[in-house]
Amino acid sequence: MAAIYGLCSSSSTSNLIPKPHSWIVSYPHRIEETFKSGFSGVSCKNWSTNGNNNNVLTHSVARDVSVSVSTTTGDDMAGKSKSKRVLEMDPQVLWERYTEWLYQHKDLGLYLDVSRVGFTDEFVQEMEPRFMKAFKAMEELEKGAIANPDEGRMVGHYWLRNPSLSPKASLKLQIENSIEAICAFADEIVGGKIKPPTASRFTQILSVGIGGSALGPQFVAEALAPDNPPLKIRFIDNTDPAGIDHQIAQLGPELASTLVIVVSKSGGTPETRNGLLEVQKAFREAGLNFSKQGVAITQESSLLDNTARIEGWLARFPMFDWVGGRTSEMSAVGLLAAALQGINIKEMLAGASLMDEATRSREIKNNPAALLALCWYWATDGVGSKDMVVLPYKDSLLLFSRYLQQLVMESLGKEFDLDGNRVNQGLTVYGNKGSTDQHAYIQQLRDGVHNFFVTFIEVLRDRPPGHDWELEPGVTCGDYLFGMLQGTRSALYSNARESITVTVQEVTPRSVGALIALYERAVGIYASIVNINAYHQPGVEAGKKAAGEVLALQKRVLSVLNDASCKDPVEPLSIEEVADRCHSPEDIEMIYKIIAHMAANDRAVISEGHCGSPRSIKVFLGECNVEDLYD
Ligand SMILES: O=P(O)(O)OC[C@H]1O[C@H](O)[C@H](O)[C@@H](O)[C@@H]1O
Repeated sequence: MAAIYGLCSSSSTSNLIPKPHSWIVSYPHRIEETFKSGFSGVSCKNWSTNGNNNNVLTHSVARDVSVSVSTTTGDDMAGKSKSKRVLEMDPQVLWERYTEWLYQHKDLGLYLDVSRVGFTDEFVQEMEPRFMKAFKAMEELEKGAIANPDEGRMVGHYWLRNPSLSPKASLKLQIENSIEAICAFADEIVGGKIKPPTASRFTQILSVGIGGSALGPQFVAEALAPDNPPLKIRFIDNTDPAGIDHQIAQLGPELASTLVIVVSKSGGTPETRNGLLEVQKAFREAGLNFSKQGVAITQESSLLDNTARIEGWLARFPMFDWVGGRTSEMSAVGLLAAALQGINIKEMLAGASLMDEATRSREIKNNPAALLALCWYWATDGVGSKDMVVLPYKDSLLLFSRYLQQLVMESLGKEFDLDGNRVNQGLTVYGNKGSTDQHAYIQQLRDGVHNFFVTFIEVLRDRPPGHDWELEPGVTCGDYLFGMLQGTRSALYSNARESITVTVQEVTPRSVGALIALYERAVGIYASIVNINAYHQPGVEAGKKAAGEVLALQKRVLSVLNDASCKDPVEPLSIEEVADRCHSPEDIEMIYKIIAHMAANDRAVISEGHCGSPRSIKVFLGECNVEDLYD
């Protein structure tokens, strides 16, 4: 059912003023400033008719807000009867709000500050039933319910750090065995007991995988690997030949001491398969025996698992059916690479487990994941109307936003809800790090289009004890970083840009484990609140299918060109002729692109015309295969 929400215009009267709340509107003049500079385009929903409270506010609001037309259903509007974007500016009231809402996890030394998100008490109350439902769904998920109904799967990443929660003893055993096997294997590799055939010990890891089979290990390596790890790690996470060549070239002679870890839950992802084939070729060319240096992490009996078994690879580790790629960091996917780099994986698991306990609380205020979900819903109207900019002020957390991008966007970006309604849900995530980004795009965040909220990640410990010094009286380098974060938070808020701040003491295996667990749970809770399946990714298949069709068409193009190129004399063809002979006139644009790509790679010869003028081209193959290999 389409609904049109409250109209706010300058001619409207005070019956459109938002309902006052206890902490709102202390300094009308400052609020007015805020509205002038920061609120154009804000949608007004369910404005209360209980007005007449603040004329200054009325006029400012009326000047800048716009009409919002929405097609959300009545149910979708639950929890949205809020006087939005009226942010408190009085420092004393803000301090009270800060202390009232500050979440602290004592054991983890983790804080969550949601005071700079403007949700109201009324909004929290309205959302309460949805959260209760979400908490219940989460309990059932942890008990082994089929929480991913489309794929008929359980969702068990929480069991990985507390195996005793597993719904079956056999699963508990599988998890425990796999952690034990990872630790034992890593010890033997690092200790030099397991050696490569032609080097004294393994010195490098080349991790081949994509998506959830790469992003967690990449984030954790960047965050936690020591300066001189026992094994250094590199990644091949694409089917870009130049990127693959670069990684292999960088390894140089150390290929002989490289442990290649191929990671793929399904065991059939094309990019990962291609990476493997390319690496195996490099091994052959270097006269090395790949199977003595190869490790597979995949589901039992997948194509990759069977290949590794048949070829007798060095080791195989399981990926479980009930762990999704984007929540697999605490499985062998993340743990093996981490252990080999000398990262304390038991601490990572302990941090995640502590956070899991905290995020089981049924009290929103006392549950950091629920607080995040609450803020996301508030900030984005529960429909992803604003982006989440993630800004860790710490270089080692650079890849956190990229990691979260998959976790959040692949989980929440869904066309349909669990009842089959088209909802086109999502929450866009981007960001790099502060203060670096202050010199790039924060100008727009402060002054430009208001389509985001920020999550700051603050790390209190600047550098290890005993290394600090004052680069000017009373001020360290880390004080500048701290000042930049606080300054940006204040500057954004003064222009009505909302932000969340997550604070940890240090970047340690424990805090990184906790951060991962915090966001995994927040995504799960949020998905429940907006009634979507967070654990499948049906949309990803469309691109894969289309890519397969392009490659099939390319084979037909090659076959047609081959026939013409085997003639004597060679018969160059126009794009139209190729399309006709492929019986695919409707694919002419793609055929042109295929030919241009082949010509750029010396696999087709343009004999006439040029690629900038597609109709002018005549093309043939440089070599003719008498036996047509392309059909
Ligand atoms: O681990 P794999 O089976 O190779 O999958 C790798 C990635 O590819 C897919 O397309 C999915 O969208 C991701 O969720 C997954 O992490």
